[in-house]
Amino acid sequence: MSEIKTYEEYIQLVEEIIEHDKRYYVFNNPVISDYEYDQLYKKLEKTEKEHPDWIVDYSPTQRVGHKVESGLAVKSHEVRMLSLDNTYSKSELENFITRMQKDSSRSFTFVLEPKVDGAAVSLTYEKGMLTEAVTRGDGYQGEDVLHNIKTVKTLPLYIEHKDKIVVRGEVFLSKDNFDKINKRREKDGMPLFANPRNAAAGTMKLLNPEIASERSLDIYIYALDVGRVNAEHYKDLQFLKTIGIKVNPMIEHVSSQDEIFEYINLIEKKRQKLDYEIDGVVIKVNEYNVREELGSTNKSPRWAVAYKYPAEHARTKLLRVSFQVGRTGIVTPVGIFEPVKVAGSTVSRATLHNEDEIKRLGIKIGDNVFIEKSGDVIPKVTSVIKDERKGDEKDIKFPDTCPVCGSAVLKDEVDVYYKCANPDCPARLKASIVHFAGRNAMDIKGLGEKIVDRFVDLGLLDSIADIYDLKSEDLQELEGFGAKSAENLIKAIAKSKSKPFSKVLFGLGLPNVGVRTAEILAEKFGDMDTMMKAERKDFEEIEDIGPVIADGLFRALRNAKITHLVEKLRKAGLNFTYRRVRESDLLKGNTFLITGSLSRPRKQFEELIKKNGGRVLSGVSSNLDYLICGESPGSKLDKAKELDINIIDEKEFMSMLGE
Ligand SMILES: NC(=O)c1ccc[n+]([C@@H]2O[C@H](COP(=O)([O-])OP(=O)(O)OC[C@H]3O[C@@H](n4cnc5c(N)ncnc54)[C@H](O)[C@@H]3O)[C@@H](O)[C@H]2O)c1
Ligand SMILES: [Zn+2]
Repeated sequence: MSEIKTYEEYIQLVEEIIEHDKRYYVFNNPVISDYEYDQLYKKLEKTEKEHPDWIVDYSPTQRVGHKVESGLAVKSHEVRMLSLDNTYSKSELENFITRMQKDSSRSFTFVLEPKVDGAAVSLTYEKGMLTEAVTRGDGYQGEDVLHNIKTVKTLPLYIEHKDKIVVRGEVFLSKDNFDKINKRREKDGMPLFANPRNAAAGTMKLLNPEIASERSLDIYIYALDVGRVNAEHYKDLQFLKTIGIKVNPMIEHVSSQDEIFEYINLIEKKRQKLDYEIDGVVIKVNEYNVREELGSTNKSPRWAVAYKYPAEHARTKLLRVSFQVGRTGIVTPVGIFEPVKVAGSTVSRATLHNEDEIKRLGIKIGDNVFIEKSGDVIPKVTSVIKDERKGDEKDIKFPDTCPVCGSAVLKDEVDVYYKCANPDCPARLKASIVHFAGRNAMDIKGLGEKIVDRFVDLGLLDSIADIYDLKSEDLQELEGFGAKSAENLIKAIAKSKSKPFSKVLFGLGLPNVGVRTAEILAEKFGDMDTMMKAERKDFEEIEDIGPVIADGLFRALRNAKITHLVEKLRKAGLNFTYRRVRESDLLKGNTFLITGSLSRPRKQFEELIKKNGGRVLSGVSSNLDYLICGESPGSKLDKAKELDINIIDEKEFMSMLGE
């Protein structure tokens, strides 16, 4: 899209950006790069400046983030959580700083902070206890993610500071962890996270804290919003450190523009060596009274700005294309390039997605191309250097036959995909067994890709259910398989039988059913039989499941292959019923007491507390951490109020358990 000339074009741009916002903030699955997004956004800002009378109140410039839609409990922010103005240009940054200086009546200093690429969260400590963790959401209200935040090992659940404080920080994943998560997702045939930020945001919003715990989220706190102890931001950060809260060690306090630019250059050099991803530097006014004077817009403070580092490009050559067959039989073209260094790592492979993408790029084998990689984002081909062609470049042709089983490859007209026509293609079987045994599903240690390959080729596994018929004696006869490793594998397989229904459901590999959807489905239907008997509309009613996904699920559950598989797995003793009660350490170290009537007998809640590591006290005392308050509470409530004990309702309590 070029220059915006009409109101219609303006509205179109607004809607385009809203669509990207939704993909980014709600589904954590953007389709364009941040750079491309920021260019569209700048165009919108420019248009609105030229035509202020056009501005609609739902324009992305008028609000932060996106409305909360995840199914987690919603909580309000005491201090609004804003976004940041950003720029990729040093001269624009200079202008921004000059404007701040002009608009304030006092002189001021700057705090410089790495812009860690993760997701923002607001944390509340009361009487030293971590009591709330809420995502940014739309700035006014966010999602309650305390259950996952409690898995962050570097975050104290308790501090030696009894006044209430609200701090804000960035939850992130290390580069290593991000890579691991995506490698696993690739193996499981799940869509990859585009960047560490989307992965961190997605992880924070999971219902089940076990997965978050496995992914090892980390956090840096960068603001003290309530309960300030100094008149300056930098001093407050130092204070937070003294009470055990993790603040980024690279944050600096400076007073001149030169120092700002030095810092930007310095951090750019350090960037690749850091074990987490950053996408820029945040420049903030240090003195709170100057911040107040400068104020903020609907969307971002006027006293802070982010300078963003541009994505890195590199030139390379497409050597050949290999075709991979996944769990659903879809044949995916993967470009093999001359190895090239970009954004700190060597790139030699990048997915070309599908035929449409190949057409869009006009790419041929032998072409010189530019690939883009911004930090840990999956590399992608951005353009083809067509005027360097010599004439011997070759068109990319999808194979007529499956590279694995030799069956015909057919084009699916609806989905622009090529698929191996053989429903029993060993590539599909192998990929689905690997998925089933994967970490997020049945987590069978020792049943990885290599072993599955071998077992399928040897005829030991003909279907997922055959896993449960494997015998130690059969395995011991295999080359390189000692008695010990055979025993271990058999044990791991037996152990997997106790995995909850949602994991089994995810393992089945139903179309579009990721970890999260599996949890939602398990909870909603309660057991497999009810789900298999459900109507199309029952699926459509579920939030996050559109009519297309609903239809796919409905049909898959009537597929004889799936019903047979479920029968066999049921015989093997797998779980096909949802159990609400989970056992965990989530409440460890916390004490509770109940007053008033709750939705279920008090006994059940007391059991829940104990099962999850908490303790039930016999009366209100200063040792009490939480009073769970139901309908028509007794005198305990008054006493708890007197002692300033945390009073929560049933819903808040359940959300502590990740429900
Ligand atoms: N690719 C897409 O489709 C798409 C869609 C929407 C948004 N986006 C990206 O997201 C951006 C907008 O997101 P945003 O509103 O979160 O803004 P932002 O990411 O540009 O800046 C604000 C955020 O920076 C983070 N941050 C990290 N370190 C910080 C620090 N030291 N101090 C303060 N904040 C710090 C916080 O999470 C804060 O919420 C866009 O500019 C674009 O790059 C991309
Ligand atoms: Zn095949």
